[in-house]
Amino acid sequence: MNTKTLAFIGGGNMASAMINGLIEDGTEPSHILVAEPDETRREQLAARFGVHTLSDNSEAAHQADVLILAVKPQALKTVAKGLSPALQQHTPLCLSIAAGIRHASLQAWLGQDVPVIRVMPNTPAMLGAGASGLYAPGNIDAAQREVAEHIMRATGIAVWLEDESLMDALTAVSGSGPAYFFRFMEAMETTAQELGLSEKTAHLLVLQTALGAARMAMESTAPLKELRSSVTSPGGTTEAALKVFTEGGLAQLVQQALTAARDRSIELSDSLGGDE
Ligand SMILES: NC(=O)C1=CN([C@@H]2O[C@H](COP(=O)(O)OP(=O)(O)OC[C@H]3O[C@@H](n4cnc5c(N)ncnc54)[C@H](OP(=O)(O)O)[C@@H]3O)[C@@H](O)[C@H]2O)C=CC1
Ligand SMILES: O=C(O)[C@@H]1CCC=N1
Repeated sequence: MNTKTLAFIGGGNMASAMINGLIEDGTEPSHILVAEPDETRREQLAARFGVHTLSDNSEAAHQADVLILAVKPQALKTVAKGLSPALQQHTPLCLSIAAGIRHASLQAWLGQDVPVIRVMPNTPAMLGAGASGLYAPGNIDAAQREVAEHIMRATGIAVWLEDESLMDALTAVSGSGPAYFFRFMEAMETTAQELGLSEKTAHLLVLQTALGAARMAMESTAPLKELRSSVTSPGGTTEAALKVFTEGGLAQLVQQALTAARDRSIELSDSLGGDE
């Protein structure tokens, strides 16, 4: 259980997912602050989670042991530079969850003496089923790493990357990944209805099948290929479907899609980074 005061800067989708996961894991809502400019959103967050909300980012920083930067990458430079004076007076550990914003940029914007760790979570964090990547440079000590890892492990699994450039790949795989599975499930659901199943039945069957397949993959030591093979009877129905995927270039399409996400992360770094 987390006992530090965590302050989120930005109370949007990913912050809400993390807050939900942290509270489910036992973090007291009184240990969570959210700085968010939109009043309606502040009211929603307070009502849903019982967390303290405020509109002043610097005030949140003053009260924080750990500050989690959860605004869009496009807003981060202004937000980070705005926080910098407050961080010179009181210096919490800062975690940035923004896609593509490099550590050197964060360090320059927040202040050279501020401890900063990059984290890439994903939305299943809300259920404690998240997958997070973390990157910290050499000036971050073991105790600070432990704090960051402890927070992220409260929302799921956490892996450290030694090479910051791999954050772009990790973002493409697990950060964005839930959306790919939702898209695939959407397509299955639509087709199931076209093939005559009711909306409700199609939805239920697709979701339960996705859950069952993911659980089998998690709980089995067999490689994915073997699990696939165990469903695929020679000359049967699965083989007929998989043949269509192969002939349609599924593997290449997945490769292109993940590479596009990785490249977009690099583009964000190049276009939104910079040290001024
Ligand atoms: N969504 C996801 O699955 C994931 C997102 N991320 C990263 O998380 C970050 C947030 O993404 P997401 O939650 O999807 O985006 P959202 O737009 O849902 O959340 C961002 C929040 O920040 C608020 N905000 C805007 N300006 C400020 C400011 N000056 N000070 C404080 N808060 C501000 C926004 O308010 P308003 O709407 O009023 O502008 C909004 O509520 C991004 O950097 C993204 O790369 C990382 C992993 C996964
Ligand atoms: O789409 C995005 O840019 C963010 C980062 C990973 C998931 N959502």
